[in-house]
Amino acid sequence: MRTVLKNIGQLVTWDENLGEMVILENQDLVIALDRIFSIGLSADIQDAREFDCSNCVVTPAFIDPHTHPVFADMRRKEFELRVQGADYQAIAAAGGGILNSVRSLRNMSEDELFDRSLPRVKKFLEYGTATIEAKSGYGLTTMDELKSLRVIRRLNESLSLDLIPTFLGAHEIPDEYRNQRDKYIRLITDEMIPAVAEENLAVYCDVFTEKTVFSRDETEKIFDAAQAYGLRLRIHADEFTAIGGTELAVSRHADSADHLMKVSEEGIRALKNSHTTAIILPGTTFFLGKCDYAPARRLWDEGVRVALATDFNPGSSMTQNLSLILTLACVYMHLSPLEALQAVTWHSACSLGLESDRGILAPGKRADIAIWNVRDYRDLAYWYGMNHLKSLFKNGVREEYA
Ligand SMILES: N=CN[C@@H](CCC(=O)O)C(=O)O
Ligand SMILES: [Zn+2]
Repeated sequence: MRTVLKNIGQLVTWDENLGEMVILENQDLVIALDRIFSIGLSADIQDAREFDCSNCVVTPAFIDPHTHPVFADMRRKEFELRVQGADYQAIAAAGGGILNSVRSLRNMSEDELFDRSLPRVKKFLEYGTATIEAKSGYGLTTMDELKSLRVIRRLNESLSLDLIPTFLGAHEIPDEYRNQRDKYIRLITDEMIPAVAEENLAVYCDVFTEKTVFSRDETEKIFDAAQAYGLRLRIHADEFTAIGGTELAVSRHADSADHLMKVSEEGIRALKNSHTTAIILPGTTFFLGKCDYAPARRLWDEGVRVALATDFNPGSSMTQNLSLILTLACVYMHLSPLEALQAVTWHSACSLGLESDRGILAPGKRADIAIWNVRDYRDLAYWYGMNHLKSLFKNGVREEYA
């Protein structure tokens, strides 16, 4: 049986043929199985399930291209310290931060980690997101990284949400290798990556390339191994210091360079006309109480493909709400509401190699569709801090809990 989304007030999507975002009014969208069948003014279809969308905005379901959803415990204490003035990197240098999450995850069984992560990732669906990229990176031993990636696989199998898995063994140097960095890098290249590939547990390999974490040269070594084992590349680049992570991403044909709060002129130049999407995380800048938002407006104007993500994680961005990220991108980075929507649909699909399948509302595309309880698409950013989701269709099926 087909489903018809009737009388859509505003349908907002990237139009591949026109090469621009379009806002269509008073349309019907027909779903057949897990695909969009047609968009237009449909004649009445016999035996179709109808869903009234008058006075609603309909968009492609959101795609969140940067998340860290598999962790054991919250880090509320660090949040409290930060609001009293402690610095995020100082907390990390004192053994907190990522290493705090590493300690708690190592003490948790795979089953318990799965049980903790499940309600967290369900929340993405409740906020209109149907696909997320999901990183490991709080294990930092072969066993604990595999455990995290197996949890991501089980979450993917248990929910309609699609999780695209990323191996992030290079998220931090664990305590036991603090004085033997080379040894840890060899563990990643010679043991972790082959094991991840053997079980086919990840699509991507990511590295936190930062002055206090992994250098450019170390990142290159990890990328060499990742590519040899068929993993595609993403990178945490130029978040706190510009050490050339963005340029490296482009030269290695990475699908994304993420953060970019401190991206250099060379980095911006490299991104232009490149394959690499700039993934901007304004929620992180906001939540860390910083003011140096990444230059998303400039990047966009220079012709760089800009996507937006929550960076959901227990330390630097504790939210699954991409609508809030739209607001931050508009207010602090001066993207227009329409550009911001393009960034969490079409551009994020491109950053994950999913552009032929989703991120757009057009016949033949996957029926991942968000229906919002607002009359104007701008309200998704303007009427902020809210969850305006009315319904989510994932693979053509209406989610029960949305
Ligand atoms: N910057 C590095 N990694 C995460 C933070 C992880 C954490 O604090 O737990 C990020 O993307 O913000
Ligand atoms: Zn991250």
